[in-house]
Amino acid sequence: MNAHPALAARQHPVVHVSNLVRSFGRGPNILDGLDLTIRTGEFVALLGRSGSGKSTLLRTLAGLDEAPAGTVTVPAERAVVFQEPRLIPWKRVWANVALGLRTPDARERAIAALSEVGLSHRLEAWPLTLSGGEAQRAALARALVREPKLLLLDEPFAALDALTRLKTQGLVASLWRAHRPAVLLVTHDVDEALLLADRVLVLDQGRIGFDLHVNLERPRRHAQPAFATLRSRLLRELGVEDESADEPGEETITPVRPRAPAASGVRLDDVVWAASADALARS
Ligand SMILES: Nc1ncnc2c1ncn2[C@@H]1O[C@H](COP(=O)(O)OP(=O)(O)OP(=O)(O)O)[C@@H](O)[C@H]1O
Repeated sequence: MNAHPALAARQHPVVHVSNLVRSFGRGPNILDGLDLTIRTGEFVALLGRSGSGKSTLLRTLAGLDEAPAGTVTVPAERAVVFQEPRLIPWKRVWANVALGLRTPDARERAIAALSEVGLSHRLEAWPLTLSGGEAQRAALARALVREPKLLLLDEPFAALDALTRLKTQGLVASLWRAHRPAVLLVTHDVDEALLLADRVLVLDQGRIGFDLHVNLERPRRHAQPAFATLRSRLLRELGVEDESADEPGEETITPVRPRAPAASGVRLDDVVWAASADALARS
């Protein structure tokens, strides 16, 4: 008997990178024989020390950077959201989202995407009149409208204030649940990675040095002991002491192996909102 089509689709690799090597000029290899597979619909977070090559990898997958050596297979339908929204200031918000769409219904598609991110009331606004959070939601709409199979997020929450960051994380989680692109999220935030992703990778010395399947119950909360254990484990991988945590118990650490994403019933936006409640209660 064949596997359920949805399950089979999710097991299919949407990104396949083999032996990727990247250096700049005569400098050392930033990416040095990197291998990576991301499956359809999988939400993957990428951590690593500053300068470890996270953005270089993301830019390579986005097609914004050449890959001098190695094999990179990515879908044509991919979109990137950066830390800053990168909206064109002389085009209205809807026109920014519709930019590059070649179909006659481009405006309608842009309006629908803006509605999904809660910006129906700002369609005709100029980008410079948007708040930081609104502008980043417009950037998400611009990515979403392309119906990407791969969504590349390069620290998309980093420039937002704490509360807007939590809300925007919740939005990304619900968009992911609704559209199911594969996601690669570059972040410095271990908690964000553990709240959102089903796999957390650590980039180290040009390769994926650590690959953690996050098998925490949902909704996830910072206060969960297992959450703290995984946080400590990741911080150790990153070479950072976690002074807030007790010594982790090895029994709750997941074996590090690539695998398919969690079942489709998972409500990641609930996860993030639970986290928001945690964070607000602590603030
Ligand atoms: N265009 C470039 N020319 C020269 N060096 C570059 C270029 N782009 C990146 N680098 C270098 O490659 C290394 C990796 O940079 P990258 O931005 O990928 O790291 P990162 O892990 O994303 O860092 P951060 O977390 O600080 O954003 C750094 O040493 C950086 O200076």
